[in-house]
Amino acid sequence: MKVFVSRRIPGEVIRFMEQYGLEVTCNDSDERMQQNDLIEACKKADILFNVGSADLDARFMESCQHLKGIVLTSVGYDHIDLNSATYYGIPVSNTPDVLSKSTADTAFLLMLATSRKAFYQARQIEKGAWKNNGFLDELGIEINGKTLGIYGLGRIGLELAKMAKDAFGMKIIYNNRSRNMEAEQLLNARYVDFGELLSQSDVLSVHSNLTPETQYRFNRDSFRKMKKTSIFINTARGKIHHEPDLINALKEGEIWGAGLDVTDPEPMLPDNPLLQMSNVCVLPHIGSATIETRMAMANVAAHNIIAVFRGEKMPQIVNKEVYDEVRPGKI
Ligand SMILES: NC(=O)C1=CN([C@@H]2O[C@H](COP(=O)(O)OP(=O)(O)OC[C@H]3O[C@@H](n4cnc5c(N)ncnc54)[C@H](O)[C@@H]3O)[C@@H](O)[C@H]2O)C=CC1
Ligand SMILES: O=C(O)C(=O)CO
Repeated sequence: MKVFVSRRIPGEVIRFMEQYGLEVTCNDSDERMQQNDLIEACKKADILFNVGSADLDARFMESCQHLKGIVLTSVGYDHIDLNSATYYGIPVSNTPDVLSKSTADTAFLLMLATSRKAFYQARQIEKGAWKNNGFLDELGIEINGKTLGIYGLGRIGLELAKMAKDAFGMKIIYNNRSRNMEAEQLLNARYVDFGELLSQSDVLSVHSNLTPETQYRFNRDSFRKMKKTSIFINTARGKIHHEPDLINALKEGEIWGAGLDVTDPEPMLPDNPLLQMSNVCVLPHIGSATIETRMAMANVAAHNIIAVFRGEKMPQIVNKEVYDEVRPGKI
C-alpha cells in the first residue's frame, strides 16, 4: 500500500509506517500543497497523510475517490468535505486529545499576554521606543480570581478551565451543546446560556468547533453584550468571530482586549489593524505547535494508517457512517 505525506513529518514516523511494509512518499517541504498538486500526487497513492490542514473539497474527493483513507493531523475537520468523503466511501481520521493541553496552554498564554498588553510592550522595545511608562500608562488588567467563560467546553475547553482554576483561582462558567458534568463536579463550573456567558465573563475563551451554527457567533451584537472590561480569546477557528465586528468592538471600547491564535483569513495580512492595537495579541495558529504534541499527532495519524493497511476500522474515524452496510453514495 502506498502512502502520500503532504508535508514534512518526523523521520521516525515514516520509518514506523515503513516497518509495516507501507511504501511512503513524502513531500519534503513545509509549504502547503496546492490542491491540483495534491490531486496529482494522490493518483499514485492509496492513503493520504494530510499534514497541516490542506483544504479537501468535493472536487478533491471526486478526483481521489480511489483513496482508502485520509488521515488528518488536526482535531478540527471543518476544512474537509466530509459528506463527499463519505459519499465516495473514504474514511477520514483526526487527532483528538493529544493536542488538548498544548492548545489550552496557548489560550492561557493569550489570556495573560493580552491582559498585560505583552505583545505591544515587546514591540515598543523592538522599535527602540523603550520608555519608562507613566504610572498610569497602558496598564493591564489582572485575571486572578476573575470569571472565565468558555464557549464550547469539550476536550480543550476543559483543559483550559482546569489551568485557570488551579493557577489563577478563576471561576468557570460555560456554554456548550450539553452540560459537562465532569467540569461541574471537578471545577464547580456553572452552565449558563449564551447571553449570560457574554454578560458575565471577564475573559471569554472560544473552544467550539466551526459549524454553520458557530460561524460568526461572536459578532456586533454579542460584543455589545460583553463587559467593557472583558477579554475575548479565540484559539478555535477564525470564522467563529466576525473580524470586522471585533475590530469595531475594540475601537469603540465595547470590550477591553482580544487574543487570537486563529484568524480569517489565514494568514492574517500584515496591514491588519488588529496588529497595531496595544490591547490585542495575535499568534499565527500555533495552538498545537510543540515538539511533543506534533510528534504525538503524527503518531496518531500513522496508527490510523496502519489500521487501514490491516483492513481494520480507523480508531479516530470522524465519518464512521463510512463503515455502515448501507450509506449514501457508492456501495
Ligand atoms: N489553534 C489551534 O491550533 C487548534 C485549534 N483547535 C480547534 O479547537 C476546536 C475544539 O477542539 P476539541 O476541544 O478537541 O473539540 P471538542 O469536540 O472536544 O469540543 C468542542 C465543544 O464545542 C461544543 N460546541 C459545538 N457547537 C456548539 C455550539 N453551537 N454552542 C456551544 N457549544 C458548542 C461541543 O459541545 C463541544 O463540547 C477544534 O474543532 C478546532 O477547531 C484544535 C486544536 C488546535
Ligand atoms: O487540530 C486542529 O484543529 C488545529 O487547528 C491545529 O492543530
